[in-house]
Amino acid sequence: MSTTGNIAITGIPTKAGSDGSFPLRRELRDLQRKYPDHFNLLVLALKDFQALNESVQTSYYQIAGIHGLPYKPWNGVGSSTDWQSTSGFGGYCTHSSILFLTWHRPYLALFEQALYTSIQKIANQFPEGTLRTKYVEAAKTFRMPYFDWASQPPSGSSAFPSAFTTPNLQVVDIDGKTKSTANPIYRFVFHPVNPSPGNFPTQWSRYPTTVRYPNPRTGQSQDNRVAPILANELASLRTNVSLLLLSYTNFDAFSFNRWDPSTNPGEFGSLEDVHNEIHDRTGGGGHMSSLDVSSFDPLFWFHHTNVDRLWAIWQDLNPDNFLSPRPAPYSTFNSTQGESQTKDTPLTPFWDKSATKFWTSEEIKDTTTTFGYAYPETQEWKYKVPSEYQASIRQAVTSLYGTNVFANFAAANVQARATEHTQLIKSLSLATHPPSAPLTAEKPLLITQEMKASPIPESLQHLAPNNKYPEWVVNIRAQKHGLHGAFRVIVFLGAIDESDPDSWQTEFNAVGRVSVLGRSTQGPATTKCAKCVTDAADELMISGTVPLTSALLQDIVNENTGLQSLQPEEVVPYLKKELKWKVTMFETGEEKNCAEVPGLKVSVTSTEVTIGEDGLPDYSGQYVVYPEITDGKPGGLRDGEHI
Ligand SMILES: N[C@@H](Cc1ccc(O)cc1)C(=O)O
Ligand SMILES: [Cu+2]
Repeated sequence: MSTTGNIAITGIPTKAGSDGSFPLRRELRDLQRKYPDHFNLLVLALKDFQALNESVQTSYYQIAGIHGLPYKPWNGVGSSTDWQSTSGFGGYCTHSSILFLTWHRPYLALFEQALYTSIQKIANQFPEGTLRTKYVEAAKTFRMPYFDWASQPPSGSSAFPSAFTTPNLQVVDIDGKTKSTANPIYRFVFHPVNPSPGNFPTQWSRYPTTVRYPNPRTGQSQDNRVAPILANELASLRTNVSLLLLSYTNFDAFSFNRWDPSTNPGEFGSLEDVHNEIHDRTGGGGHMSSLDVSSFDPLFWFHHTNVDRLWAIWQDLNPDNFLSPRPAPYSTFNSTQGESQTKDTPLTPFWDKSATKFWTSEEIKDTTTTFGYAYPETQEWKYKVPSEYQASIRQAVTSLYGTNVFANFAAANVQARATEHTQLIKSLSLATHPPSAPLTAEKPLLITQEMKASPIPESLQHLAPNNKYPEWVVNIRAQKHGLHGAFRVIVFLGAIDESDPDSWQTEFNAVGRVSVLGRSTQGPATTKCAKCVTDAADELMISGTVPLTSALLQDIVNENTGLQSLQPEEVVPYLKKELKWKVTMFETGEEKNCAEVPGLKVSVTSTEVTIGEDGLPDYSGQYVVYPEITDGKPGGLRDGEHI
């Protein structure tokens, strides 16, 4: 890749195979287990990429630096003085904007193409002969893997893949010898941390490497804290992802977390909201928790590739729905606050293939193959007609994130689902198209017993008479920068240790959270991010959701609670008694009084879901709001109020 002049964002230039196929971005665990050569290349190449001089435009450091800090123009786009003024146009961030998803697609393509330069270099450094041939061949189909944080981890394994937490990995090095090497997926080692003075404030320059859950005294990364925290709210997160993919049909609602008074009760969630909580739960006050520096943690790239994948899946289910023009919530290098932001707004600083103009949302909406990749679920070329393709996506989504809340619950608890999700997808797609499975020649796997049986496990059928049940969801709204920093609203069902905020993230009774990536807009720590400053002035409101049904099921199965059904007659009084929420700050873990959180509103809704013969849920029902559940609690929606 040329590193002078306008850098064209091409992804990995790829011609479709004779059957129309493109190489797949695969799940990280899947890659590690089933594609060891690709994984080996990933480790060696990411190391090489991370080691590039930090002053090189296409170095890991510089590309990571586009997202937030150091708020400097990249590739000459924007003036070098803009970022320095709090009322100026600092950084390129697009969070809480309709451009959130689309902006990150060319961003990831840039990362992937830069990484790919190292992949090719490394592959060609192996000794000539079988080894080189093997790795050069593997390099052709190498694409950036994703971390699917919402799928059920294979039984017995951790919710946070070991590739993220192992300091050293065994690799076949370019001399053909197997050795242990520092794992570049685990963390990025700055070299140095402040290449030009003032790139990072001391809050971040104190860390020589990226960290997760840093010990507040020593700054030491505590990666072992991530897995239990990811596992604890997984059931609710899985429902959230299913709901987003299968029930949201409007791009604006699906994509970003900005709330406005017309937001309907069934659309408080968004992919951005779910994405935020992963930043929160994996960061623990370290790099991932802060949009300013999150992209320096290698995890960011695997996380965002998954976000891109979930969008690709949704977009192919809703090909005719895309972003509607909205007034820009802030000024950028190219647009002024209040001006219409549309699908044609330039996604700076990402030059398109001509390197003379910027990519726009419209140009990258329908296709990931423009950038040379597809996902396991989006192999459109395998299907003759769109309806067949969409049916396969729905099947894949439900088998990954819960055929329905009951089956999901049973699978998670009894570990009945022994077959891993990627195998399921493969079996489903191969089953539809046996002769033309082009990319891998593996044998189709049988669909598990569980999937063939009735969609609802027998022991739970009484909870969904006629295959209908109410899905319960907590809606949360708050002022994004209202606490001058990032905070989370954690929702609990049942008793907790009220006196110990540190324990809340691992309380069994924690159901889920909405993470709010607010920033400081007052005092010495004032953010330089211009968008954040304008958002604060506008009292930008964001929203998010915490699905409750999986936790209610837990409580039904746990007979001590007295709850016996999902119907409102029982659930409403139960929630009135047992539902609570708490607000804590990311950085300090300190609790905030809910009554004092600007704009906080919590409400409970339900919608009737029907599970069809095919096992797929129909979420087309209306949402009912129950103000009586939250009335009287700090921040709760009151009777007679609407938000
Ligand atoms: N934390 C639980 C979810 C839950 C929360 C509250 C409950 O009352 C019950 C279950 C889990 O791991 O799945
Ligand atoms: Cu982001």
